[in-house]
Amino acid sequence: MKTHVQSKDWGLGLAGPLIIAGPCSAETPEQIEKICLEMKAQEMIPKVFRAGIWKPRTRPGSFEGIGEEGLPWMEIVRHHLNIPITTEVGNAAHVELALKHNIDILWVGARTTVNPFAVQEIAEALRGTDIPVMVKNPMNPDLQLWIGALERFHAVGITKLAAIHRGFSDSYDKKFRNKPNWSMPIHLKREWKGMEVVNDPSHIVGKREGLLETAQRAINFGLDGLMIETHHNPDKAWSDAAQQITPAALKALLAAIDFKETNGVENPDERLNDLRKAVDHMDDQLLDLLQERFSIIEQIGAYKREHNLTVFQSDRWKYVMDSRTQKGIEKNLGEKFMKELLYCIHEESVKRQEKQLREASVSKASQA
Ligand SMILES: C=C(O[C@@H]1C=C(C(=O)O)C=C[C@H]1O)C(=O)O
Repeated sequence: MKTHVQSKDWGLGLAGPLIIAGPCSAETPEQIEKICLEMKAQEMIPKVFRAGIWKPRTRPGSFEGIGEEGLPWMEIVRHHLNIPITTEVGNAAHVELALKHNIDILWVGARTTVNPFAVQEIAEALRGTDIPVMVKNPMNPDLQLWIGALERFHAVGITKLAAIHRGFSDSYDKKFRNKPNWSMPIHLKREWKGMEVVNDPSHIVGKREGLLETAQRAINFGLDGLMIETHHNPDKAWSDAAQQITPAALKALLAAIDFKETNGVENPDERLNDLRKAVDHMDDQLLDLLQERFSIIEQIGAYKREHNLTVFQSDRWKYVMDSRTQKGIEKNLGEKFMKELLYCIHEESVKRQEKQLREASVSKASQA
């Protein structure tokens, strides 16, 4: 297991849910100051201040970030709020400048995470430093690519690591700017134990309405913090105006969230223990039933081999799918869940039968 350092031990005074807020882009020193003063006035000081300096935009012509000129403005944040600052880096030159201006935490954006060459270049530029790095998920829901990017930083000695779930590009989805995929951070946390995942509802939702719902879901799923774009005058923001909120709105949003205990229960009481024992028992029964089903599937496989039938039988499969899905819906199991479950079982069935056919043809060939 790869060892890494969690945010509470980054030496930046971070504890509890990682609340990161600040504008999409640094625009002017006045803008940075106004946001800081408004955060102060609202008593809404985040744990970390974010500000985009370099902005990867879909098409040229829109504001692509103020660039190097904006880095000294981060002193304004230090002066007023005295909290760590994070910005996005997309190449080695960005890294060099961010380090020169004492940025505390770097993040890698979704458009960079997709490209192993770019991630490697950034990682090489960080070799020998121990600055914390947060890696946003790639644009496409590819868990290995996300983990791979974290591994590239780990391999050059960056141990202070976290991930950010900002949703996935889906041009068919109308509800979200970037559709959330809640199983992805859970799989990431399962594969890399203790990896914190911050949620970025601003980029998931793409507008102000619905931020709370998405942020609450992230907390319910056990994510470790929130990165929310905050601007003193969101409508006038130079980038992502539709999704930014005021410090006052951020305060209200955070107050409305029901934060959960992510660390689980240290000493579960009798009630939870009994319920979990019941689940253990049922899972055993489910596994026994699955084992039995696959043993019958293999008997059908043997029959197919004797009668020269193909493994996949579309009429039978359609009947199995439709009848079980209907029954599942009646039992309140949900159509999507039923379909995914049945696809998964069917895939295993046909794999097993195909293996039987393959083995039969190998033994036939060796007898010939
Ligand atoms: C078991 C069979 O083989 C395949 C697997 C099925 C299943 O898992 O239920 C259904 C149809 C076939 O595609 C069969 O033909 O009955």
